[in-house]
Amino acid sequence: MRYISTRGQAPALSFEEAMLSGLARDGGLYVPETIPTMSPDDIRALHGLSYEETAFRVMRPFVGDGFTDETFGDLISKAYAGFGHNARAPMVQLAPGHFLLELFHGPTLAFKDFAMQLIGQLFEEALTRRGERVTIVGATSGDTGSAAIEAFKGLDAVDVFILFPHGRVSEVQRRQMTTPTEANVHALALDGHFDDCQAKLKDMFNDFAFRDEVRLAGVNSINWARVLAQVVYYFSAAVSLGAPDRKVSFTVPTGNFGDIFAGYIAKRMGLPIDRLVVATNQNDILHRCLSSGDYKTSEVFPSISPSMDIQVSSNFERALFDAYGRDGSAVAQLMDELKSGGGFHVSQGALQGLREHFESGRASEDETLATIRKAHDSMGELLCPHSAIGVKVADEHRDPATPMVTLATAHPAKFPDAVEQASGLRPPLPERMADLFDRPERVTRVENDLSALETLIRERINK
Ligand SMILES: Cc1ncc(COP(=O)(O)O)c(C=O)c1O
Ligand SMILES: N[C@@H](CCOP(=O)(O)O)C(=O)O
Repeated sequence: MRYISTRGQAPALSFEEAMLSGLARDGGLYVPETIPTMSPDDIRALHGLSYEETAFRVMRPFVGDGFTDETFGDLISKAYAGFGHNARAPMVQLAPGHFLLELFHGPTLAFKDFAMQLIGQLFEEALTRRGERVTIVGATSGDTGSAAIEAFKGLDAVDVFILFPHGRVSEVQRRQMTTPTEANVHALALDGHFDDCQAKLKDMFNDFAFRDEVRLAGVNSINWARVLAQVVYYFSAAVSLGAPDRKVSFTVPTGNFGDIFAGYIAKRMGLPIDRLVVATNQNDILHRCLSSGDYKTSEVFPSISPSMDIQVSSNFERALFDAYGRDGSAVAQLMDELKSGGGFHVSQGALQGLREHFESGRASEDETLATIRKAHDSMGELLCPHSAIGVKVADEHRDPATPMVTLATAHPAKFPDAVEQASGLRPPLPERMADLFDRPERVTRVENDLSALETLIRERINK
């Protein structure tokens, strides 16, 4: 299995090389050259398997021979051993035909743990075997950063630097990033918003001298391995609802488009997915684009669902690549227009291609709060604000003939203020992190300046 860049100019890489590189050297994102498929019988055979066994069968064809079957299976087992629920991704029924897929039972209480716990294991195995070390830099609106720090803290072959927008993450998210004591993790609070953090990260990847000097690696969903690990729970959920003999739809709270793109890959692999619904908050560039064809960035408005306060949605590039017939030069041109003019227009043919797979909707702040309140009062379910956006949009897109699964992307206790405002209840943190607010914090304030950031990273890794 080879991986090619969405901009068509970077060399094709193996799974392991693509995982360790993050962003392609032409600025694009790696995608598989071909998508392996699973037949209805292959999917039927997933019935009754554990999450780990399902993960092995779904991901194995993408991984190539860098990892043996035995090693890959062991790493999957280790990755999910620390989850707080035996099913790993359990489902609860919200209403007839509407299910909530709980993706928040991992160590940092958000769906990011599904991929991050696994790639922590994959990185460690690959780097030890190669005798290499890397510098991971990540950009976060709160959850990727905490999951990355949890997965990579204390590893010998890795330094991890996480850029988060100062004052724009929840207190639980911030403390999850700033309280670990391991010397190889560095929480950096940047003056700006998430898109600024992500732009600086991409600038570092495009500064080849710096990239090669520090051996830069990325664990945002620009890294294909992140997307791959997230494909698995679409299979586990759909199979438990009757796939391949029954179609299933999914609604996904969306920001950087990584999670829903994983659903699209599951569909391309043969999982009978009817609708994939993008649910956004008031930062609704994706909903506007799927409605009108215009991808136009605007101001990022802070919301009660801060993890989705995103305007430049990285993985949308992967969807555009397919919608433009895998024409890397067309994608490169759109991305140039985005950089120079703040937006682009999707051609009619490509928009039609996108709409064949994706529908969309948005929830305002008031609608999000009302949904949290309603889910609590009528169903006894406490939702985080991101998941509430999914539930609200799913309700508008449901078709009674097809089960709808809404992805619950974070635990309500990560966003207690919004949940309390809506429901009157302040959700407690799980016992294992009950002392989070007593631990000392360690964080560095940084300017939104590439050269200052690169200097800081160089100094820290050379200490
Ligand atoms: C809790 C939560 N929900 C939803 C999202 C959006 O996911 P994606 O960026 O993959 O679209 C994020 C951030 O990525 C998140 O942290
Ligand atoms: N919501 C994310 C933003 C980064 O997304 P990623 O999936 O590309 O890592 C976060 O919580 O950091």
